[in-house]
Amino acid sequence: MDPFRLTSKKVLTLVMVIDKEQQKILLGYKKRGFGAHLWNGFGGKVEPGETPQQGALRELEEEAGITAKPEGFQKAGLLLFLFENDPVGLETHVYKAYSYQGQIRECDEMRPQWFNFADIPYDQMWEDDRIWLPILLKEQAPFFGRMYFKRRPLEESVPDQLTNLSTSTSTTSTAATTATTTITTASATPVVVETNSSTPIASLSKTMTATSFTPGQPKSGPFTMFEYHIEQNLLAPPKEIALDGTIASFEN
Ligand SMILES: Nc1ncnc2c1[nH]c(=O)n2[C@H]1C[C@H](O)[C@@H](COP(=O)(O)OP(=O)(O)OP(=O)(O)O)O1
Repeated sequence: MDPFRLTSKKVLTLVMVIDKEQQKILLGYKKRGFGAHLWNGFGGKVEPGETPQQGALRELEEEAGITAKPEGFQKAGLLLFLFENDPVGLETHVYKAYSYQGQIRECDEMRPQWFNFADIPYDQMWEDDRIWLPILLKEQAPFFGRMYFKRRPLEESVPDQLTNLSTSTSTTSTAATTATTTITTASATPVVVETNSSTPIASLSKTMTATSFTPGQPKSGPFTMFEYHIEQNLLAPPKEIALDGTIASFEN
């Protein structure tokens, strides 16, 4: 049976606060709970009766003390996190906030800090962030991603170097004229995904398989990402993910 088969999903949000002028991003150090000890954007579970956007704005206020201004608040993409032998996927709505009001402050869950784009601590973030965050920072059109996580063995031996990494890339674009992809996973260097297309819809699909891990890899709790799929340059942000892992609908 498919260990990544979903029967339900939880809806979550993630807000990346960006200072375009200074080329900085506000991240929060998560002090407790899921993803503890990693830097991440601000977000959490969408509550009953809330839209994802309302949930995102609420979580940003709770976790960073600030209110995103509507004119600078945009949906950047949609991500599905799948975990081996767990039938519940995490449908995560990702937003960009380019302006805000209020005073940034720490809370019991998150410690906010600004980072230069060049100094983003990818090695202390969820592993998937290095796939999609560069796309978001380049202000490219909306993206969609599926990230597959396996439970990390408790007593895993950690080799000095990445020894067994295989990568395969396939371009599934219907209309892309050119597409270039660089995948760098053996160091803390962010994965760079570039699609150079003259047409509005391009979909770049990649599969990565890692069978050993380096000390430099992120400390994303007991999980490690072993495969992902990303589509970018979408015409509109995806709104909902079907249980088969595909985009069910787009925002208007
Ligand atoms: N893999 C990955 N990459 C990037 N970001 C995330 C993940 N997995 C995730 O869950 N996340 C993000 C999505 C959310 O913003 C948070 C998790 O939210 P969580 O802390 O569980 O939700 P809250 O509602 O704040 O939790 P409680 O306060 O109820 O414990 O991480």
